[in-house]
Amino acid sequence: MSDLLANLNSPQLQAVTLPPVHALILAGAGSGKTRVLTTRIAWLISTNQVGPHGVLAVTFTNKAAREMTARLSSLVPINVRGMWIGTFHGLCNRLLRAHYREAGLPQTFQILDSADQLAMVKRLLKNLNIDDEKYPPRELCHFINAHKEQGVRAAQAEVYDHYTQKRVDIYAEYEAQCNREGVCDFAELLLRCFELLQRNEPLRTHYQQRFRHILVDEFQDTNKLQYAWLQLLAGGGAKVFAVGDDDQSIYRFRGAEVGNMRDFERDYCADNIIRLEQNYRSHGNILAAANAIIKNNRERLGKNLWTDAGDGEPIRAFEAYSDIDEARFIVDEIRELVRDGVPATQCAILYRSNAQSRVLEHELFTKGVPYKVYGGLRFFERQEVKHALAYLRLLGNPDDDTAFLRVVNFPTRGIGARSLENLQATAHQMNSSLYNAAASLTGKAGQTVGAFIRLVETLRQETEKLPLPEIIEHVVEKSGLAQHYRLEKEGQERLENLDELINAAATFVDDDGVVMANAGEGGALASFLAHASLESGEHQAGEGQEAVQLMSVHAAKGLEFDIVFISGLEQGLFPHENAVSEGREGLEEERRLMYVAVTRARQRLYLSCAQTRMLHGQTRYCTASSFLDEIPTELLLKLNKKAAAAPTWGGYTATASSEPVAGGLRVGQTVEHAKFGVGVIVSTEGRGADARVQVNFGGGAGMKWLALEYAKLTPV
Ligand SMILES: Nc1ncnc2c1ncn2[C@@H]1O[C@H](COP(=O)(O)OP(=O)(O)OP(=O)(O)O)[C@@H](O)[C@H]1O
Ligand SMILES: [Mg+2]
Repeated sequence: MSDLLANLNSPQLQAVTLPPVHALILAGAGSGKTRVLTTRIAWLISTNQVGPHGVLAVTFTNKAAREMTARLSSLVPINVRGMWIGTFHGLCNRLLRAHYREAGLPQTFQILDSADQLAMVKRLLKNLNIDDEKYPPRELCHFINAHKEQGVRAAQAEVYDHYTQKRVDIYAEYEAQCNREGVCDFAELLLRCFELLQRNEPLRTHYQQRFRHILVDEFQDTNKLQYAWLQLLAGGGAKVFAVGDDDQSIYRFRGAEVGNMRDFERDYCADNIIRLEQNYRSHGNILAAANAIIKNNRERLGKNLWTDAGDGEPIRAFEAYSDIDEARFIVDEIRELVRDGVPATQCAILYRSNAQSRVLEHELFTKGVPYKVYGGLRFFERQEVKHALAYLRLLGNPDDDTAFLRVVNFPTRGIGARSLENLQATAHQMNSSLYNAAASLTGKAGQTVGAFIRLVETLRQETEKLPLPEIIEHVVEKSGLAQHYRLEKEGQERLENLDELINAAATFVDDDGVVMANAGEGGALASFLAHASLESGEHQAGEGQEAVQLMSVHAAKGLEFDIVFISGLEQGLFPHENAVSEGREGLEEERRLMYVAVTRARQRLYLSCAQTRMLHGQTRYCTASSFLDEIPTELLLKLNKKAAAAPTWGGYTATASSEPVAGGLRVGQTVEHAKFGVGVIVSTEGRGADARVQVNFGGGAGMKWLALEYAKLTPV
């Protein structure tokens, strides 16, 4: 026990060993909040104040939940599997699975991810003959989710004009459709769980009595519904231990309310507010940069962070010519670090927007550096994996229209768009699922769709008694998916991913620690599918391998790495233009995000930006982020200060940093083109006959991508 409490400073010790009371730990990044929370669970259990059964802990990501569970099992000799530690979504999913009937859901209910949700909204608009330009589907998804996150159903939504009325009508249709199909979107998991507990007294009492201690990490980012959910569960006298940092509140756009911290003090009469001020994570220069950035925000509860770790290294800043050049720089640095003995897993590349990962991934892949992407296009979101999952979903629940439409004609079975439109109209009239409506189709459509239905029925019968991995293998083969990708020119990787899906199923263990692979029952499939929807990429190929970590700044919250690269520090990207257009509040949120990013680093921090960037199919010309100016220059080491003739930008001067592509040309080189005149190469792509260069010809011709083979550039 004394071991457990060793290495805690005095406010940390105080927090960990508080008697059973409500408490709020308000403290800055890296001050040990998560450590305190985990240690408190261990302390409560090892002093017999509560059993593992009586603890509910909410973390922010699945990765964090796993880390917490691992840490806990090293602290106390208990079986941590089966403990209720997870994200809000994960915990609600678990509760709904256990009580699906009471929640009005089919046993095998599926989870719609955001892409599925968007597809469903589009489909609804079409069925209802609503103009999707007037009612953009993405906005509708946002509208629906925002309402759910406030705990508001369509029937209770406030209507103040005709336009809103229409949107609320669509929301209502969407709810009805989800119920018909037996599917839940992410926000629904929470809302439905909340309503279930609210409505069902015996169930509520059961959980209220069960959970004696509720602990919440990253409390600053809870939204109104999550707050209410916690309050409901704590209603039977449980003690709530919340930890958070107002400076790291980065989910305002999803309805998170920092005000929850103030409400908490009021609602729980929490007299125990403990502040932690010593930072144990980062070296002094990194912390000084973080403090310098965040102090520009006005709306703060105010905290001071200090460290006794020493200044450490300066912060490295690099300005690249292009996104490709930036990626090359980052990957070269990482290769050198790894050569020097830094574990690849201790190197993280962070970006503001998931779209940035493509170029980075490409460079890592080309140079043979193993990497792992968290968030963004996750393993389970890849096309081929989603196709396979859709077949599996149909086995469990034929009414799942989203899954139906995904694979009814994939691989192609000669089912045309017209037939599907007919089918959708019929289903709409009959108020039934597409699967059920298929029986009433006639003619050719009836035949082709009928064959598909028979295929699904056969698959269901054939796999009924099989263990999970074999179900998947069978479905991948017999559905024609495998053959389809075998014939595809670049199908190899997709086939590998399908194999990986089977592997994932073979090693799949559910929340209660049951190895599901051999449980030949419908439950195994359903819980595997739920896992696939909630999982954020941890099962990518190469599990357990040393790999560079790639993720958005949002996904990095709560994590730490020895070496951190923050890429794309450009005006409009980070701070993001959408947020900036909202005025000061938007900018302050971006600044908190920057604060989160900077404080992930333990020893070394790299900040980089590019002069040009391809984003969403367009080349953007960028200026350096204003956040760079907020860092005192004495903390910075500018890595490309020395060069002479290259263009300057935001106080930086660039050098030619990369290897020649072809014909001895390299980034930074001045060249002449017969038509466009003299320019500077800003980035390159491809090799040999495919090599392309991007040249800045200045005011006249501007920026141009040229194929080297044809463009005939002469070095000058
Ligand atoms: N008293 C301590 N002595 C030594 N190391 C500590 C101490 N407290 C925390 N640490 C270490 O400092 C690092 C940061 O701790 P932790 O992740 O708990 O901080 P946090 O406040 O949760 O940060 P964030 O705000 O980023 O979530 C961890 O590596 C942790 O093990
Ligand atoms: Mg933390």
